[in-house]
Parts: sequence; C-alpha cells; structure tokens
Amino acid sequence: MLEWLAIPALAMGAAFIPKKPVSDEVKIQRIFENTNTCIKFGDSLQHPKLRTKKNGDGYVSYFYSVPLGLGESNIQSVLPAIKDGLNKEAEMELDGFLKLTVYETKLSNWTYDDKLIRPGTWEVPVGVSYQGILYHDFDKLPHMLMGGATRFGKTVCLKAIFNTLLLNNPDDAEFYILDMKAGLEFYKFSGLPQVKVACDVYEAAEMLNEIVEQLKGDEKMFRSRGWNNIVDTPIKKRKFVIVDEGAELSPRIIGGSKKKYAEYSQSALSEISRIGGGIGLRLIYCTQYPTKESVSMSVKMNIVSRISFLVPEAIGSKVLLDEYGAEKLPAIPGRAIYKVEKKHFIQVPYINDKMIFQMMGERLDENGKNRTVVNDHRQAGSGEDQTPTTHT
Ligand SMILES: Nc1ncnc2c1ncn2[C@@H]1O[C@H](COP(=O)(O)OP(=O)(O)OP(=O)(O)O)[C@@H](O)[C@H]1O
Repeated sequence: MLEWLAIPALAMGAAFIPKKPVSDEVKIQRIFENTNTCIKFGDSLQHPKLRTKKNGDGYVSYFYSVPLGLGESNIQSVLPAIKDGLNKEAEMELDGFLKLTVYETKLSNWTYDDKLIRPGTWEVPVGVSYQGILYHDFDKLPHMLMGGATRFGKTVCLKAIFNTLLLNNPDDAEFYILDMKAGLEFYKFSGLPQVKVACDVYEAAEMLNEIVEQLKGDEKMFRSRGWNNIVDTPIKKRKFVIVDEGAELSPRIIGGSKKKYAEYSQSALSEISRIGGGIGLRLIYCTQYPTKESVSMSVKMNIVSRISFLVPEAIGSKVLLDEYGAEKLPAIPGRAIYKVEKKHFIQVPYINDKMIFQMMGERLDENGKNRTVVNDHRQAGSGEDQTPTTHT
C-alpha cells in the first residue's frame, strides 16, 4: 500500500524540481529541427551543424556549417523563429558558413541630439545597432538608396541625414532636394542658402539639368588638373541630391505630359550616380515602392550603401538590399536594415522639424551660415553679461 502511495508522491516531487535552463545553443538546434531547416539526404535529415561559438561583449556568435542545397532564403526565413524562441535579437550572415549572432540587448527608440554632429566630416549617424551608433561616411561611399513601406521612418531618416550634413559643414554642403511629395517635407528649408527644393517633375527636371550642366563643367576642370576624386583635392564643397519619392520620377510609372520629364530625370540621375561621386555629387535616392520600375537598374548598380525599412513583400527587400530580410523587420517606426557589404539592424534616431529648426537656429546665423560659440572668459561681477556670445 505504502509503495503505491509513494509513486504519485515521487511524481509530484519531480514536478517541483527546477528544470535546468535550456541553453540558446540547444534552443537554436531545436528551432532548426522544428522548422524543417534541413535537407533530406537518403533516409536522414541534415540540419545546420554548430562548429564553434565565440563570446563577445554583449553577444555570442555561433558558426554553423550548412548542408549543400539548403538555400539562403530557407536559412533567412528561420531568423524570426530564432528571435522569438530565444526572446533575443539576432542577426545572420551566410558566407560559406552560417554566422548567427545573438545579442543580450534589444534595440530601442532614441532621439537625435547635436552631439551626433561631427564638424568638418561627411559622416552621419544612420542609427544605433547592437554594437553602438553606426555612422555612414558620404566621402567614402557617396550615394545611398533608401526605401520601405509608408510611415516607417524614411522621411525622419532623411531629415536626420540632412540636418547632420548641413550642421557638419554649413559652408560647404549644398542640397538639391527633389521633394516629389509636393514639397511638403522639405520646402520649408528652402529659405536656407544651402538648399534648393523642386516640388514636381517639371521643377525636378529643370534642377537636374542645372546639376548635370555643373557636372560637365566640373568634369572638364578635373580633367584639366589631372584630378579623379574630389576627396584628394583641396575642394571642400559637396553637393547632395536628395530624391524623395523616386517613383514619381519613373517614366515606367508616370504617364502623360510628365513622362518625358521623368525620362530626362532618370537619365540625369543615372549620370549623377555613375560619374558624379568622383567630382563631389552625392545621391540619396528614396522610395516607398521598391520595385524595378521605381529604382532603375543604372541608379541601383552605382549605389553600394542601402537602408531598408519594413517592406510589404520580400521582393522589395531584394530590390533594396539584394537579399531577403527587410520584409521580416518588426513593424516599429525607425527600425531598419543598413547594408554596406553586410547587413546591420538599426534603430534610426528620431528627429522632427522643430528640433531641426532649433538646432539650426543655435548653430547657423541669420544668413544660414556657420557661427561659433565663443566664451570670452570675462570675470564674474564685471558688470557685463556672462552668457557666451556668438560671433559670425
Ligand atoms: N526613428 C524613429 N523613431 C521613432 N519614431 C519614428 C522614427 N521614424 C519615424 N517615426 C514615427 O513614424 C512616423 C512616420 O515616419 P516618416 O514620416 O518618416 O515615414 P515615411 O516612411 O517617410 O512615410 P511616407 O512614406 O508616408 O512619407 C513619424 O511621424 C514618427 O511618429
């Protein structure tokens, strides 16, 4: 009788023994198995196999060998399940081996502030990644392609880039902004001497014509001096051509009388992306419709750096990043993938017009140019105003 009672008691006791936590390594392997991330070889199933792992500061990287025939899209598609299963952020890279990096921290919203400005450089903070703030250097990689579904942060990102570039180099940055959303986002900055804004396809074609004319003149000047890249010359000026929304300049999308202006605009943009970089033109091309119609091949081929926000379909990720992944981003405004060679998950800093006007008001004089804050070190009590004065 006692023996009979002892069995349920033992079973109950076992239920209270704390379970050994399952390691991330084991969980990942189970996720591969449960999601059928494998190939069938004879009677057996072959999954990615862990070869080694490396502990870093705040992350662990796992390196897997991948069975031949298991495609990139199959591997990439398991990433959301891994993130959910571990309840952690993770990134994947496939380059012969599968490198899966699991982070201890999560990305969260943050706000732009003027400590991000790096005077005299062409570096802009594109966002915070798991490893810290990532800067994009427009003197190293002159052009940028950006896209993603509406309301996920393209304009905020463009404005953070614009604000940084202008405040980094108020005397040397020039902006030609093709704000195809009727000028609603950028026309308000057209009062600045560094900024010109086109608000429709007709104005865009005219502006691009002006830029291409300057480009031809600059090409001649560079040739005559034996220069091939502006970064190796004493010229400090850089001209930024910002296109928002690229689809509005696509002759394959818009028709009627606008079509020939769009055709001209596309060929000008192609020229700028092809040969403008060396002579100081930088193209930032943005679209909410990442299709082959809105992002012409000739523009795309010349742009190495990409930013993609959430896209509704995997094909959009292919257009923007040349690989899948952006369709699986969480639906969080400002969350994006920044890609130069490899992908980085980022959270773009939040900025709005009020903050931009305030920062510009503090750092630019009434002519929109640079001003420096000078503390003249006068002694307290001298009867003079002690606040630092500003001088142009
Ligand atoms: N980096 C960010 N951090 C926090 N919130 C953001 C961020 N970026 C965007 N948002 C929020 O999302 C809203 C939409 O952003 P934004 O206007 O940049 O989207 P969009 O992609 O340009 O949209 P559309 O294509 O319709 O112009 C913003 O008003 C803001 O509330």
